[in-house]
Amino acid sequence: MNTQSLNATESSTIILFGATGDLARRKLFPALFRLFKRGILGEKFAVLGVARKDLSTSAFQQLVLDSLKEFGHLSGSEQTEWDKFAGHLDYASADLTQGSTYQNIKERAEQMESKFGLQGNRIFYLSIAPGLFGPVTIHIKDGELRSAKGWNRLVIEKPFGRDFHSAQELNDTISQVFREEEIYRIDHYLGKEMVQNIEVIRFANAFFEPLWNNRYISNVQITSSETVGVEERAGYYEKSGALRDMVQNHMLQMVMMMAMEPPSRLETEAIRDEKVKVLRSLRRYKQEEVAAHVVRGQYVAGSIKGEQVVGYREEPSVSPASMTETFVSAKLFIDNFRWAGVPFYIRTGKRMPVKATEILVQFKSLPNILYFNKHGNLEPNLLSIRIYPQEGICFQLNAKKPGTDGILAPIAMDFCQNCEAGFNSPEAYERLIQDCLEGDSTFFTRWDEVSLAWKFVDPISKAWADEISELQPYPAGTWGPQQSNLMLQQDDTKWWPVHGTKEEEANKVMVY
Ligand SMILES: NC(=O)C1=CN([C@@H]2O[C@H](COP(=O)(O)OP(=O)(O)OC[C@H]3O[C@@H](n4cnc5c(N)ncnc54)[C@H](OP(=O)(O)O)[C@@H]3O)[C@@H](O)[C@H]2O)C=CC1
Ligand SMILES: O=C1O[C@H](COP(=O)(O)O)[C@@H](O)[C@H](O)[C@H]1O
Repeated sequence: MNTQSLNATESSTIILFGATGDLARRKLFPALFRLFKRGILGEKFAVLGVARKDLSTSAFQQLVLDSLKEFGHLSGSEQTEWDKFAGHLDYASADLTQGSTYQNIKERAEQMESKFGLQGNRIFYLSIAPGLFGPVTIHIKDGELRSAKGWNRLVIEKPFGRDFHSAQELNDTISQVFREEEIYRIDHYLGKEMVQNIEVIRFANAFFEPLWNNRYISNVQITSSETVGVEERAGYYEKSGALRDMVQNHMLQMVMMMAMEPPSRLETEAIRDEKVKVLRSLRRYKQEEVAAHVVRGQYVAGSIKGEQVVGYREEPSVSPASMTETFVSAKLFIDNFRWAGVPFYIRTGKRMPVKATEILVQFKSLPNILYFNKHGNLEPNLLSIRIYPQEGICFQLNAKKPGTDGILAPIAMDFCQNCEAGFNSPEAYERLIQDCLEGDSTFFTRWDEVSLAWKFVDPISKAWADEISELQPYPAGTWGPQQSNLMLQQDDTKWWPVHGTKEEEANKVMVY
């Protein structure tokens, strides 16, 4: 949350399109219930679920209750809270491709507004297939669902297009109905506690900001790894792949947060302006440059935590000749004054050894003159920003190994904020829905961010479609193809181990 926009939550009606879907059940209902328990939703709100399934209000309430139980957000002692929350839920069955259905949605929303004495503020949350984003928005206009009495906000899920042109088309469509400041494009990574903390770590600490540039930083490494495979999402993933699914949005958002200049004020547009400038300076690769800077991989059979798993091409609904990448690593350059010459390495993939998201900053080493470790080197200082599963920061320094003469050992200053029992930071969706209720769009993506991100990604996907660079296999349970490691070795560095992995253990032994 932007600290200068602590607006109170106003009463509102959330019209949730796609209310019987996976995202609604796994993330959105738990987030809404937690906001209710925390008093953020207050007493004056209504949630109108919309989907095709023919459900009564009570059957819909049961669906929400089941999802809270299934995803572990309801304990026995919360029955009273649930009963109160359930009273605010209603459901309208509708085929959203049919314009005639919107009159019913409108009437149901009005009924709830009158029942709860709401002011007519409306959030239209599109948790539906991306192909429906545009048509449904136009129906919202034609069906006069926009409130004339209060504010209107459109929350739109990812993916926002599949390339620059389709994203622009979608944006042109939704802009016929909602102004840019009414549009909340979700990138759930921006709702993560430690992603939001990057700004604070950087701009509220005197010992980081002066060093945060190409004079002192050697490189930045951003990893987002998953152990899961494609699961039941092959239909979507086959058309998307890791580049569109993770790089165009989440990975580039983390790059922006790490690289942006300090905003003039902690205000939404000032922050977004600085993020956009990073994308403007992000070097775009020509097709022939892609192979040298971007590695694409696809998992083959292997083992995850001792369990054998099949390769991507053997997964249900995946083509046996699929060329979809399940792993991407890349070397990015931000050609501006602060970052010239500093590589930002990113990597993301499915079926990797651990589920983790972490950003590591490797500082330049001091002259190797006075002090060495037992291998004759001076270890670089490292700063890790741990986003998942631990939330915290860790700083690696060199210190004298106790009891030895002049031998150095790295020591770690480790702060973990979610290691304390009972600490429970809000989940990304909870935080983002709260921000939307409060009218704070700082941690949502503005159109120019989305469009520039596609402009970076499009030549890469084009090069891959033209098979200019190879798709490299990697066994499930590994850190991706060898080419990913070679890319860093050529630059005299390596992927530093992610926290909690066996590589980290091994690294410690080696260092000492
Ligand atoms: N699931 C996830 O983890 C994530 C999803 N997203 C995005 O969120 C959105 C929703 O995803 P997800 O929940 O997984 O998708 P699902 O396929 O599980 O759900 C789609 C929802 O849309 C409804 N729907 C489909 N067609 C119509 C129609 N013609 N009229 C009315 N309702 C319709 C379905 O209801 P019914 O079947 O009853 O018609 C269902 O409620 C997508 O844009 C996805 O990319 C983003 C990040 C993660
Ligand atoms: O947006 C997406 O993100 C998830 C990973 O999110 P995380 O919060 O669990 O790190 C990824 O699994 C999915 O493919 C992608 O669509």
